[in-house]
Amino acid sequence: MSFTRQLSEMSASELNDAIDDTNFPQAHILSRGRNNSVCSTSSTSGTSSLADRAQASQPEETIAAHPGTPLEDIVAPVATLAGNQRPRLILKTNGSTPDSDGHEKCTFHHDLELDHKPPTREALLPDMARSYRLLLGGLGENPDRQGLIKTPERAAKAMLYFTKGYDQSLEDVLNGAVFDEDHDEMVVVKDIEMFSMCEHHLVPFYGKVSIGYLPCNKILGLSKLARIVEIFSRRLQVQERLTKQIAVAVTQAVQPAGVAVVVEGVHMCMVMRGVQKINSKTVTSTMLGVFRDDPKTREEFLNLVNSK
Ligand SMILES: Nc1nc2c(ncn2[C@@H]2O[C@H](COP(=O)(O)OP(=O)(O)OP(=O)(O)O)[C@@H](O)[C@H]2O)c(=O)[nH]1
Ligand SMILES: [Zn+2]
Repeated sequence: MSFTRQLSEMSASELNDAIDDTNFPQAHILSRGRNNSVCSTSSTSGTSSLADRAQASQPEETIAAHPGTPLEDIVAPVATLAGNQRPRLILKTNGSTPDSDGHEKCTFHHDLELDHKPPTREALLPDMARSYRLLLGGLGENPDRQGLIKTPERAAKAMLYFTKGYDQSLEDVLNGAVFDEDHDEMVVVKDIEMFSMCEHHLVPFYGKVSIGYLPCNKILGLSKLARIVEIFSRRLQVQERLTKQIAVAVTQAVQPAGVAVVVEGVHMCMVMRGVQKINSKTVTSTMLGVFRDDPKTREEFLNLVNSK
């Protein structure tokens, strides 16, 4: 199945229903990483061999191991490729169609319709600025005092920037940087900075993302992993959904044997207000394919993520 065909076959409502917050499988609790983004590749010697991984990720076992878990409604391993022992993960579709206008009901929905590209949001600036002006009034401020005259427009532009991921589609961001390559060892890009907006309080959460995948004869331009993080972090989010969306997008881009994503976030809604736990960190992970089914592969990824 070609990449373009997969995009056109995806149903946003199907994906969103299957990967919603209530159905999300248990997140793994992990130890802390570090500050700067580092790209690593790893060989399998001494840890999980190619044969081990292939054995651990037979299609039947993968499906049977997690009956009813929603991510398997979305990604599934397909038959072994010629000359490659590892089943490749793809996004599943059931042929259902999107809404008649091709979009969900809300204007900028947060689902997994990865190719969704709304009409220009610049047109929303005047309405947003008017809302911020009302907000200033609501705070008891005088929106016409000198320092605040341009604030509604500035704030509207800033909010548009914080949510610019709604304007990006996976296909545009990838820009064709998917390369045929006979490489079947783990690729990890770690400590990718992330800034997002908590959808419950409209305040930031920020942190870092580590992504690993096991290629099946296709590799992704390295910067594209960081760009995928941008698409989904620059939206109103919860950290759990952000983690899943990144994993699903990487799956869609290169149909690897597995994808692993770990996100470590600091939520300002828990720091500046509310429980005010200034040192708390939230760690979420999504493990797909061989990373979910083979403890050695998962361990190899976590060792790379946690190494200096
Ligand atoms: N699971 C999850 N929860 C989040 C995220 N960001 C914020 N929240 C939580 O959303 C919840 C909203 O709870 P409410 O009780 O409705 O709101 P609240 O009164 O402001 O809650 P407090 O933050 O406890 O003061 C809080 O528990 C937040 O910590 C996230 O990314 N994931
Ligand atoms: Zn919040």
